[in-house]
Amino acid sequence: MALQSAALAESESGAAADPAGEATTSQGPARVWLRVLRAPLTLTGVLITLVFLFLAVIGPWISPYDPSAVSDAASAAPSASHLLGTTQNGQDILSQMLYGARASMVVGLGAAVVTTVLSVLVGVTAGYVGGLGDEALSLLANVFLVLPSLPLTIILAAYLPHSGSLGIILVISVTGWAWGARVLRAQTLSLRKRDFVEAARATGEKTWRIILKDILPNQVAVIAAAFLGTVTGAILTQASLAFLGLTDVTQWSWGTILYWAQVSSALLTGAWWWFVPAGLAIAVLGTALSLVNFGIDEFINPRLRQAGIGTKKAQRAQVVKRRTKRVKQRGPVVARPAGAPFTPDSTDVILDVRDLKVDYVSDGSRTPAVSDVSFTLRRGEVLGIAGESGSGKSTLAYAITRLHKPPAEISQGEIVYTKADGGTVDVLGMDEDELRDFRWEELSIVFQSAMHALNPIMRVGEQIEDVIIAHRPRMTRQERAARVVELLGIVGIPADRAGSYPHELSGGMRQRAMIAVGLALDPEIIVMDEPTTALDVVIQRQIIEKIMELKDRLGFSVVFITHDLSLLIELSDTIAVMYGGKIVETAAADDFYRRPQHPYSRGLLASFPTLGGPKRELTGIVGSPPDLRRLPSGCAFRPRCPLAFDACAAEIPRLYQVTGPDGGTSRAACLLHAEGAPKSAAPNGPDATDGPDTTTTNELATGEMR
Ligand SMILES: Nc1ncnc2c1ncn2[C@@H]1O[C@H](COP(=O)(O)OP(=O)(O)OP(=O)(O)O)[C@@H](O)[C@H]1O
Repeated sequence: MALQSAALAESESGAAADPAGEATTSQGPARVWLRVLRAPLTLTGVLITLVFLFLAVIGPWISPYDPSAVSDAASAAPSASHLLGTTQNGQDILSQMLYGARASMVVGLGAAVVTTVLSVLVGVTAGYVGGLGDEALSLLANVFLVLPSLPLTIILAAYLPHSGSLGIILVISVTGWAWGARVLRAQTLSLRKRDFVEAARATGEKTWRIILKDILPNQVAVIAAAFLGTVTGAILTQASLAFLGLTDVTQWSWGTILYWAQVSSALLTGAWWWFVPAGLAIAVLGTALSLVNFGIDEFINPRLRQAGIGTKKAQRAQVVKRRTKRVKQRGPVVARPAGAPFTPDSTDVILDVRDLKVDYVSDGSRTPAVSDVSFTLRRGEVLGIAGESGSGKSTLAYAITRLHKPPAEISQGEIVYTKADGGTVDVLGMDEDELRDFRWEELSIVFQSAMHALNPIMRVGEQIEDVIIAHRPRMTRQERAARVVELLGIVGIPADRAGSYPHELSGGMRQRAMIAVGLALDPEIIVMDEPTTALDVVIQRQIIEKIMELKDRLGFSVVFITHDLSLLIELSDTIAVMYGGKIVETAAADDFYRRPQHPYSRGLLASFPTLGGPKRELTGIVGSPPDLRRLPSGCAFRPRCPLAFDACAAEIPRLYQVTGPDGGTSRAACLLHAEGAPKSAAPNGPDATDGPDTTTTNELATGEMR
């Protein structure tokens, strides 16, 4: 299932995963920190770290005693006069802890700063400059990596016993920078090939600006993780060296406290108060820094934050409100024979979507990406979904396949799938196992980015077989191999290509291979979200023709999304037009083309060249799609609509049924079709065969309104 999960992950993101997640650099630093701190665990980590930092700063001033001063109260357990007890010589352990906090923090932070600076300088420079510079710096890092760091640390520390904190910082930094440098080099190598870095280079930006603005912000999570990890590591290393007597044991640190406890046999004499506080301080500070680290990581990489939600919680988050699960047997339905042409009067509904609402929920606000969407898909039908970018088409596709991920949330609606035997299934009520069977067996998905979803190190045939193994475990190896050959043949890939790796195939072949994966289990529905956008028009047409030929042969239904309206009209039986998250018009493709009933549909059609007939001017639609978070009152299309009138600001139009002169019916969400609409502005069409007329006439000539 490597392929499937890769395909899903890819489709979710719509892009290859970032090496370091997506740095959310567009937000102000104050907001960034507020969001980081909002996570309770991160906040706990930050608070604990701040307490330790505060104690490190003020420790020597609030220390009740001189930490080295001896007294008569030898080996005293914690009491009111010595809150953490005393050592064998009567020294106050609380005072030693407070002085030690400063020394340990100085070593931790100092080593982290020096190590991180060295790692960033070497790693980013090597990765970005490449060539000889990279080779020299990589060699240097590799030499330091193969040096055994523990003995080296011990030897260096032994030679610098009285150099104090600075010596320890140098020892830790010299032995620890190479790992970070290697990771950052690899990240930089990957980032420098990314389009946004190439674009910055093409615009002539200076190298140092590209590194500071484009490379480093995308590595913040890695750098932060390395920094905080080094703080903890340095405090532990310092404690270990001190414990072994390899540092100046007269300088108070948590490590020297442990050293003196050990040489005085505190463990044997039961003087637990001598070593427990220092050990606890190191453990608690390490945990706190790790919590901060996780918080930064999750914030910097929003995908990680979503992935961090447990499966059950994620499921709850994805479908927050659904009706009672409904699985009822409708009585036997005579399955539509494969290859039988779809007829517009068909009532054999396979997918029934009712009042679907999908919101993106973030920072307490909701973006209603899909609102009150209802449609039916019939067996063998091709439903084309049209609309400008941002109108909610992909969100709808993800929601009906239940592939949407937080922050997307289905807050209302019902999706009912009717099986070939007539039984109906509530798609929103399915659990993970049911979904797993539903997807690919009943409904498969081909997304825009699917052609990048093939695993580069697996042969294409193996990847198709993977899906079969997961869903048909009883199939023998020979049966699977035969099925792979059959599938490749169906999509027009020669059988001997089963042994090819994805990079050995053209883009069109890779996309066909993904379609073969989609067909592997004979699904009843295929959802295609811009499946050929990345391909040139010739290959695009070949693939689309293949899909349509297969549809006619195998009898599946298709939900097809593309920006290419001409293609959509040509291929679809029915068109649904989305605007501002709603369906604003549905009609048979031919009716839609000849008599668009919504002013938006007319605008869309006027933006495309006609399929035939005389040349005409492409007018397009003025203005931009609405911000879904701040939709205008009434009809969302009103600000751009040349036919808007007063009532459009007050009422959100429902879908009105409109019957054309030849009896064809459309449904349009426009008040011009409501009773009492002004006759001065009518969205009529010419009912001509030469494509839509974009002019406005003064009569509602297109059909009667109901
Ligand atoms: N992860 C997200 N978080 C918040 N809002 C999102 C997210 N993904 C999409 N949106 C918003 O949801 C709306 C619908 O987006 P969607 O991708 O479904 O539109 P679309 O019609 O498929 O666009 P396109 O044709 O460009 O793919 C847009 O306003 C978009 O900004």
